[in-house]
Amino acid sequence: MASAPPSLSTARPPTAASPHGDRRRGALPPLPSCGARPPSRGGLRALRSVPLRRCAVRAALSTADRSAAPVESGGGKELLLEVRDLTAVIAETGQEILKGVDLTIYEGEVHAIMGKNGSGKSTFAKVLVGHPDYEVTGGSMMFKGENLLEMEPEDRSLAGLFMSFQSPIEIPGVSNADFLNMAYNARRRKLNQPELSPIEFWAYVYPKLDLLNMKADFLNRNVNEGFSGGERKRNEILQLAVLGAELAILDEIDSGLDVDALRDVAKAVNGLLTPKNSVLMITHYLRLLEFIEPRYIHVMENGKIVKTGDISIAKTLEKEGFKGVSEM
Ligand SMILES: Nc1ncnc2c1ncn2[C@@H]1O[C@H](COP(=O)(O)OP(=O)(O)OP(=O)(O)O)[C@@H](O)[C@H]1O
Repeated sequence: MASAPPSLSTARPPTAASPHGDRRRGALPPLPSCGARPPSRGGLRALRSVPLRRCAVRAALSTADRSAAPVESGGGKELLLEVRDLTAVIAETGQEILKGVDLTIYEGEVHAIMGKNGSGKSTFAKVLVGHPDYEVTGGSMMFKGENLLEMEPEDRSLAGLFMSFQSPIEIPGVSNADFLNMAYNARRRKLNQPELSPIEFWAYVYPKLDLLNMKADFLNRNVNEGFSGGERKRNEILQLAVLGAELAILDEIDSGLDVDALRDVAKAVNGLLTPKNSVLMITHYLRLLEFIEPRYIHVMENGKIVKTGDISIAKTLEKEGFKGVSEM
């Protein structure tokens, strides 16, 4: 059962973007300091980066040739994410990984990014949610009209950006229920909604377990501790179901899932889709895209999105490999 939320003056809750848990029962976990910033490269004063590895993070139209006509989108819908000419380096080495990414996502849209190993897909996702391993060196990224570059990772999460990681981390000593309850209440506070008591939270989360075919004892286990690969992936989607993000970035949620688990996870994600929220999936396989049908598929190559189209891109890729869709 989740513990009562302690005073916020002494501790901050974990969020989907910052899943740190306090090892003390009954107390909210203090987040590691995420404040220090390295000198920015390229003199971009507005850019923020969070250099501490411990501060683990949780949070289109794209063409290589910006003169090419973008795919029509929007149709009166709100713009959710707008990324323009985004460049980013590995903070430690300065190696450039993102080399001018453009992506536009409107509310209610499902997008997928495909691309060769090492092309920069996960880096892009992690940069969006503010991962400390990377430093943005140019371009812009706006989420619901707010400048993501000026927001700490936990603020991005509270604003409605969610990322499921390829390898979700364990949080020893923090139960799933406590973690989810605290993260959810943090989001409710952000939305000016009253917090849920542990009992109210239990009633809220219980039906979501069903959605994912998860047993209730998952809530009492420590976050991801001893979970199989597939269980971790389900648990990530449970977090998403609880937190209800406006933009969910799902990095290879299909990897390591057996066919039933994939169906459960896809069903849950589809069940969460509304005309107001969006999904950005990263995947190598058509199989996932047949379950969660994207409106747009983007191909990333060498740190930028080089092609955007519909599901036929994934079909070509499956049949012909990357030579069939490569622009280089
Ligand atoms: N923290 C890091 N330290 C060193 N190299 C990194 C780091 N993050 C990314 N890279 C390198 O950046 C490149 C892009 O990595 P990324 O994980 O974004 O690729 P990807 O397209 O997601 O690949 P995959 O399909 O294999 O998951 C790779 O060459 C990777 O080794």
